[in-house]
This record gives sequence, C-alpha cells and structure tokens, in this order.
Amino acid sequence: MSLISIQNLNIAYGGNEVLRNVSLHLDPGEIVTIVGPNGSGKTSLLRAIIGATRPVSGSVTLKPRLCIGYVPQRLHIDPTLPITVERFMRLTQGVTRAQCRTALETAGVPDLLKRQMSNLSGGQFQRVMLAHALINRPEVLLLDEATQGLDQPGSAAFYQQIEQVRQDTGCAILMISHELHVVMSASDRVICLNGHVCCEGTPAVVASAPEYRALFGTGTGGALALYRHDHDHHHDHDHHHGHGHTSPNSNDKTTEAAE
Ligand SMILES: Nc1ncnc2c1ncn2[C@@H]1O[C@H](COP(=O)(O)OP(=O)(O)OP(=O)(O)O)[C@@H](O)[C@H]1O
Repeated sequence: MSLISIQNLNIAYGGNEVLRNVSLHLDPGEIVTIVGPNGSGKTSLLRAIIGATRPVSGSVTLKPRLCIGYVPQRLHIDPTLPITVERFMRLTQGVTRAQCRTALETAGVPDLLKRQMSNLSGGQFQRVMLAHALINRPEVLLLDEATQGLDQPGSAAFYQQIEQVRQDTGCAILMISHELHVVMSASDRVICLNGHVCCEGTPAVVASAPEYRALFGTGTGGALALYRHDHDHHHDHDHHHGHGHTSPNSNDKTTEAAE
C-alpha cells in the first residue's frame, strides 16, 4: 500500500487554478523528487498532503496513522535569541535528551547538542532541522527546498546524508525542489510539476558526463545528477515553464542526461 496517494487533485485560490488533475503516489522507502519552477504549485501540493489546504476536487489518501517528518525551507531564528540545539529540539513536549541524541546521530551531527542555534553553519542548521523531523521516527520525510542557501558541495553532502537516513531508517522521502536541472541522484523518481504533472521518470546518474563534471566537478560523490525532461506538449498561458526544453523529439517522459 502507498504511504501517500494523490488522485486527480485540483487546487484553486479564488478561482485561480494552481494544480490541475495531479495524481502521484509515494511508496515505502522511496525517494521521490518533485521539481517545478517558482509558482508551479509545489508548496500547495505539500500543504494538501499535510491537510493545510483543501482541494477543490480530488483526494489525498494517507496510510492510516502515517507519521510525517517535515523539514522546512528555511526557518529563521532571531540571532539574538540564545537557544541551544537541545532546547530547540525539546521544544516539543515529551522529547528526551536520548531521543535528541539519536536523531542528531541519524542526521550526521552527533556533537551539536550543546551548540547555539545561531552559531551553526547553513549545512549544520539544516541537519538539525533534519534531526528535528526525525525525532518521532517518521515513515515519510517531507523536504521543502531543504538545500536552499547551501552551496553545491553543501547540497551534495546534505543529499548524501538523506540517502544515509533512508538506509538507516527505511523511511520514504518526498523532496521538493525548484532546481530543474540538478536533483539528488538517489531519487527513485523525479516528477516535474508545472500546474500539472509535466513529466516523470528516473534521473540519470551522470557523474562521468562532461557536462556534469563541468558543472559540479568531481567532489560531490555522485550525490547530484542532471535531470533533463523532454515533452512535446504546449502549456497554456497560466503555466509557463521557467526553463528551456532540451529536445523536441520525445513524448512526455524523462530522458537520460548525456553520457
Ligand atoms: N493562500 C493563497 N492564496 C492565493 N494564492 C495563492 C496562495 N498560495 C499560493 N498561491 C498562488 O498559487 C500559485 C502556486 O503557489 P505555490 O506556493 O504552491 O507554488 P510553488 O511552486 O511552491 O512556488 P515557489 O517555488 O515560488 O515557492 C502562485 O501563483 C501563488 O501566488
């Protein structure tokens, strides 16, 4: 049974259609990346999954008692507010120090418990957010542009950590990104959203491709992959693509990046 199953979802704000006929599913242990330009409805989809937005029609079905961990885009903490990692993680009632330690270990930052949140680097901060999302041992992790603000090696390292988390905990991961051409190479599926599901498929792992090396060097440990999507349909005026199509010669599907 899928953990999350979305059928023919339509979302509109005051008559303005944002998502049209979107269907997708997330199965246990899968890593699925949703890419789409700004304004393509990614956050609306995420809000529909957590029940914060009511669809016009269609359905979102979650496995009964599904535990979801959420890693937000960027949480702003006032730098003048003194708060340690431990206190931040224990703001939720009932969380023990042992649970914090375990979650920080799983997130790859076992030594940060006593550190001030305001002194963490961007990558450390996002790992603490990851640890925070892991505390209740979720079956699904939702990541909303979780590598925004990190540089490329930082993003690659974060993606490697996510992969490790899947290995350690077996949880499924639904990742949202506005980066159209670079995705986590461990993604089992990539879904391109642009008001509707534009195309989907597996990302190509192209660590040896010249384009890949030119863009990212070889220091990313294969954590990033180029993703190229080709399709032959046109979009209406409301849903412009923010990217150029790379090839006009195929139907709706993901193609491998150059080898
Ligand atoms: N509560 C709301 N009321 C009215 N319009 C909204 C609301 N939330 C989002 N929208 C509009 O819906 C469209 C899709 O927004 P959404 O935030 O889902 O896209 P997104 O893909 O997450 O964008 P971004 O990458 O910029 O975060 C946008 O045009 C946005 O202005």
